[in-house]
Amino acid sequence: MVGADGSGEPPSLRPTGLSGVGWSDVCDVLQLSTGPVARATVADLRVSGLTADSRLVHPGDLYVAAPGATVHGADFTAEAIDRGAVAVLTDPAGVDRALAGSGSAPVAVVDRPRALIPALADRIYDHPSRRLRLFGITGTNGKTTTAYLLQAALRAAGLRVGLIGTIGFQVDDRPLAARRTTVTTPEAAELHALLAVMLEQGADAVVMEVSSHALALGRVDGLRFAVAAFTNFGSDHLDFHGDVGSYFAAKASLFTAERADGAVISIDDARGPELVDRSRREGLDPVRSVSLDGAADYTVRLREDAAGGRTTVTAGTPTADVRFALGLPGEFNVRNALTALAMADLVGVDLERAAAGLADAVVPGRMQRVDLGDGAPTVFVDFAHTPQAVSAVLAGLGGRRRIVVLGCGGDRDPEKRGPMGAAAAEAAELVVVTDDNPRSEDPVAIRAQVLAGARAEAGRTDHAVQVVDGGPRRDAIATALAAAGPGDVVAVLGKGHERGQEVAGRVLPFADEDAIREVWTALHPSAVSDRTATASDSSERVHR
Ligand SMILES: CC(=O)N[C@H]1[C@@H](OP(=O)(O)OP(=O)(O)OC[C@H]2O[C@@H](n3ccc(=O)[nH]c3=O)[C@H](O)[C@@H]2O)O[C@H](CO)[C@@H](O)[C@@H]1O[C@H](C)C(=O)N[C@@H](C)C(=O)N[C@H](CCC(=O)O)C(=O)O
Ligand SMILES: Nc1ncnc2c1ncn2[C@@H]1O[C@H](COP(=O)(O)OP(=O)(O)OP(=O)(O)O)[C@@H](O)[C@H]1O
Ligand SMILES: N[C@H](CCC[C@H](N)C(=O)O)C(=O)O
Repeated sequence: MVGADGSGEPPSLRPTGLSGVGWSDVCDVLQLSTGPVARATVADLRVSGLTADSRLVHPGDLYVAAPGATVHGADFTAEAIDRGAVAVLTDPAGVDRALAGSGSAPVAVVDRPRALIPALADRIYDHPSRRLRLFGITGTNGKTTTAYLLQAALRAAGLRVGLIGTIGFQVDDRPLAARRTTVTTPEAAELHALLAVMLEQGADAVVMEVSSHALALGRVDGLRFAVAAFTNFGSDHLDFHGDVGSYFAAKASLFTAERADGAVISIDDARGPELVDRSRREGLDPVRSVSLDGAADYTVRLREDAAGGRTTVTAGTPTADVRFALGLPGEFNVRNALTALAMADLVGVDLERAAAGLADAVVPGRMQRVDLGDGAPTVFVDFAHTPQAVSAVLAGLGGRRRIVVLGCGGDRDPEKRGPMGAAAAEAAELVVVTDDNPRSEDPVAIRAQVLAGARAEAGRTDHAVQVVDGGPRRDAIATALAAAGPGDVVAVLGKGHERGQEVAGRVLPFADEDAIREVWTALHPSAVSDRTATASDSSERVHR
């Protein structure tokens, strides 16, 4: 199938084995008698899917023409019909425009069409969420990592596991082809279709990242999670939520007895204990706590660090101690692993088997080592894009000298820019400020905000810090690598797994890992040719 953008990938994933529902079923969910349906030739009408995005319509769909923050979906009715939509659902404000574009398709009108999408999708796709064990993970940082760890644990315990999150969709290790947006948690219509696809592919469980946007915009409404988990809370997304209280309230809304059968909450975060209390008041039971160093249901009794960032952990659980190995470096990843282990434990899988699965879990673009060979500095790519994440990554990184390359995304929370610069300066000896995804903003102006935070902190630290404006990303990486000697650590932060850089509405190809290798080759051509003679393909080891 050719995607809406002309690419070879499907615009969104759909189950293949379902026959859809009749119009009377749709009206049932809408609680319409078939009443306000315009031009109704509906007797034989079957609806096989739905979407609120005209660009994602499949033939046989109900197109939900709903208002958004910038435009009204009714403006795209004709496009939806051209792609094969067989019916339209809109609100009173959209009805004239929907009728103008709908041809002979029926148009139903309700006050809040978007709010009905979860119930419609559940019916049209034959209630997929009821037949899957759902695990939802929220928090400012750590959702993707914890999701990968939990997936690995559940698979080791014998389950077939779907994964939905920032990096993409997969069942077990197999990626499901779908044109991706930047969205972490898909819209409700696409999400239910995806669950139905995963069910068709044999999944027993689905591990899902649940963003605060998803909670605020109702993308996970109608789903019931076997376990909901909270990793931490930090500075992000205030551009969308407005203030810290609303941002936290969005995350906390996952922790109710209606949405989840149980919860796992990290109490190392200042907001954790508050969320534990709040969840209990909401009637959630059980609520289990995780902490690296406090009294908690899941904690670390013994931690043994080995070379290369590997760790062996003896974890205390409510029933017995469990020992596991972890390949992901960083103390925060021990916490992520403990959270994943607690989530698996809550549904009663074999804990020893689940724990064994954590050992080889890798997450693309998170604490990912880029091996440049003997004598080179230790180089990491990581997705840290909040002040807390920058601090967490740099804490305990070691090295003779720490060099950080980082910037901040445009059209995203400007409040975090200075603090991210400061977090880098607090822990590093050289901070090279650069561009992330400038999007519609002026990259020089974003860099100035990051630089101001870094320079202010550099004036306060008790160690010497050099802060430089590294310019565009490739140049900044070159500055960092040219300055790095053997024994130094270079952390390139913010873009992790991303393979493009969004500048002024265009996504240009850019991957940190590739740029690092190319720049290193240019700086040290002889070292690299020596290395290719002895190592077959280092990138294979990095990606696994
Ligand atoms: C703030 C936010 O989440 N906005 C989402 C919202 O946009 P909107 O309300 O502005 O919609 P709009 O552009 O006015 O369009 C109105 C309606 O017309 C439809 N439309 C619009 C254009 C068109 O050609 N055809 C069409 O049908 C839209 O699908 C929509 O239903 O509805 C759109 C359609 O569903 C989403 O694409 C859009 O997410 C955009 C892609 C986005 O960037 N979201 C990010 C910020 C996001 O959700 N991030 C979170 C957090 C990640 C993290 O934790 O770091 C995530 O879960 O990824
Ligand atoms: N538990 C944690 N505490 C603090 N920082 C963390 C934690 N886990 C991961 N990080 C840092 O945050 C970065 C992003 O991690 P991850 O992708 O797992 O989070 P996320 O919540 O999925 O982020 P996003 O929502 O933006 O996709 C990591 O690269 C790491 O730097
Ligand atoms: N899901 C996050 C990712 C940010 C990654 C960073 N590279 C940036 O572009 O700011 C967001 O959309 O805010």
